[in-house]
Amino acid sequence: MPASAMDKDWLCFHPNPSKPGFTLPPGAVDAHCHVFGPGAVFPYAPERKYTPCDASKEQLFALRDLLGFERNVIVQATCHGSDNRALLDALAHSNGRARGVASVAPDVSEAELRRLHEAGVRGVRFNFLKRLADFTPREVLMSVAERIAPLGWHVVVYFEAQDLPELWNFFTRLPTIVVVDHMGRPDVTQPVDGPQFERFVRLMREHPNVWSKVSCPERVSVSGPPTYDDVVPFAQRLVESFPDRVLWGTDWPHPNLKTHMPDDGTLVDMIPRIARTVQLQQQLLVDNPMRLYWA
Ligand SMILES: O=C(O)/C=C(\CC(=O)C(=O)O)C(=O)O
Repeated sequence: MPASAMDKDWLCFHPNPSKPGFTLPPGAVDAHCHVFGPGAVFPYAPERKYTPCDASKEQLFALRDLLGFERNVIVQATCHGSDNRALLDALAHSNGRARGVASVAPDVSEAELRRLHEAGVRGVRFNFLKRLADFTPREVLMSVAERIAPLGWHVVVYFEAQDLPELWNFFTRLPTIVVVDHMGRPDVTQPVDGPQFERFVRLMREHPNVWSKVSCPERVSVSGPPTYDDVVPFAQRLVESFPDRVLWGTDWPHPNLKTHMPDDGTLVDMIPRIARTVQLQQQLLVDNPMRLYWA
């Protein structure tokens, strides 16, 4: 198989997303998106679990402008492993309008961390989904976290709700801000005040350094597009309980979706349903991401 032949069942991002009806506040940040390749320039990692369609920085920046965002936070995806070249290239061409969350090898040098910082990286991502990443011992991850803490960086964690009990002690020992991807992937067929989501809310309540992205209705929903109604109460609860610790992102180009590909304009139109006041929208889209990534 050629290095960058995309998976046979891969769904590519929406070719023609709609312009949202909701007008984003000035300075809004898409705080979770990716770039993929292009594979011919930035080859995918040999250890990857999937091969996506290419999704370039130019396409990401065009989407940013169409939707009305001013800035992006580009998150390293597992298909590039700890080779951050595609991410750094996107940051370098963003005119200061993008920051990054990288993946780093456990033995990353101080000089490399410094270089990443200067390029606009402000965090590292630890991925706990078995379908996406091989197991790394917790003490190895902890030592990475201890090394990035003095830079003022944070740790982004991606896991599924059923794994939180086992990860709890690790997460609560991390010495940085901890940003959880996609609300900790709740099972939205369970009640929003049921034990599973209650555990996640308790994590945030008891640990003021834990933040959450209220992102990815298209991945979490069972009721499905275009309105993803079943996800709304979960996102609403986090936004209203922790208004200064939530972030929102498109998750473009939506890797590994199997049932459908969302229209990114429709995703933006969900924002006023989950952040129901102008003040909450300002915090979610502007104040919180600016404090975390551009301070
Ligand atoms: O884009 C996301 O946030 C979610 C992903 C991909 C991912 O995290 C990765 O490849 O690193 C997923 O659930 O497959």
